[in-house]
Amino acid sequence: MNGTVTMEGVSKSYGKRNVLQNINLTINESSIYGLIGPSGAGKTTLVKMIVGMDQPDRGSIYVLQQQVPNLQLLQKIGYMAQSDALYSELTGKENLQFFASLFKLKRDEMKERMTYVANLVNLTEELPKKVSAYSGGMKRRLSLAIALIQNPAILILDEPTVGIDPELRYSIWNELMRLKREEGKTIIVTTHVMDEAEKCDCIAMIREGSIITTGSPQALKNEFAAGHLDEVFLKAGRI
Ligand SMILES: Nc1ncnc2c1ncn2[C@@H]1O[C@H](COP(=O)(O)OP(=O)(O)OP(=O)(O)O)[C@@H](O)[C@H]1O
Repeated sequence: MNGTVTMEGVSKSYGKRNVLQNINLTINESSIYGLIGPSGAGKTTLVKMIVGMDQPDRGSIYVLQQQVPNLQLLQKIGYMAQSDALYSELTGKENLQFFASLFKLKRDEMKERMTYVANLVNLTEELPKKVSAYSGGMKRRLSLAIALIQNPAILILDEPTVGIDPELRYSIWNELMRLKREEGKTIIVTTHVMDEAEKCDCIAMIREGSIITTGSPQALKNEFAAGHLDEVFLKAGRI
């Protein structure tokens, strides 16, 4: 069992609906792994199971060689959900402080991390404001800052750049690539934006709860003789 995250034969149903079917994947350390697929494909369900928020009906999940769920893993995983889980009556700073306090950070480290994450998402000026006064994009940025607060080894981001303007999206992606390269982070991103998929080291294309193909963007384009990942998705889905 190699890899930072491994899924073996994972299936999940809600009632009669099979949401994930026999998912097998290995996500390597210090890489950006994209889960790509249309709305309803099962991406959120998949990442929630890696975080330990939901359990598979069948199969096993390992994170850092430990079987999920495991409370000790929570310190090592930063999770940004699709819908923002923020306290709207608190300020941005108070939200950051609250989430930071859930982790074992020393006082100086907490301060340092708060400055770093706020700066990263370009929210430093807005931190004294109540979250109820934030725009949708600002809430996404604060959620991303919170996912990074405890300096986790693994970062799981569910549609991180929805509602974020192109300039900030660009700088967030640059930072994700730096975190991988210089700090060895493992980053898992869900998206349906193919331009973002292009930036991943490896992607899994998911359709109706199954992985239809995996590989690096370039290898997939070669394999399917496709100019663009959209075309790969269409061709892989026909097999
Ligand atoms: N708790 C739940 N109870 C019942 N059905 C669920 C639940 N969570 C997800 N589903 C269903 O599972 C399927 C996959 O949902 P999921 O949110 O994982 O997809 P997704 O690929 O993340 O889509 P999106 O990009 O729109 O978020 C959908 O049909 C959804 O309605």
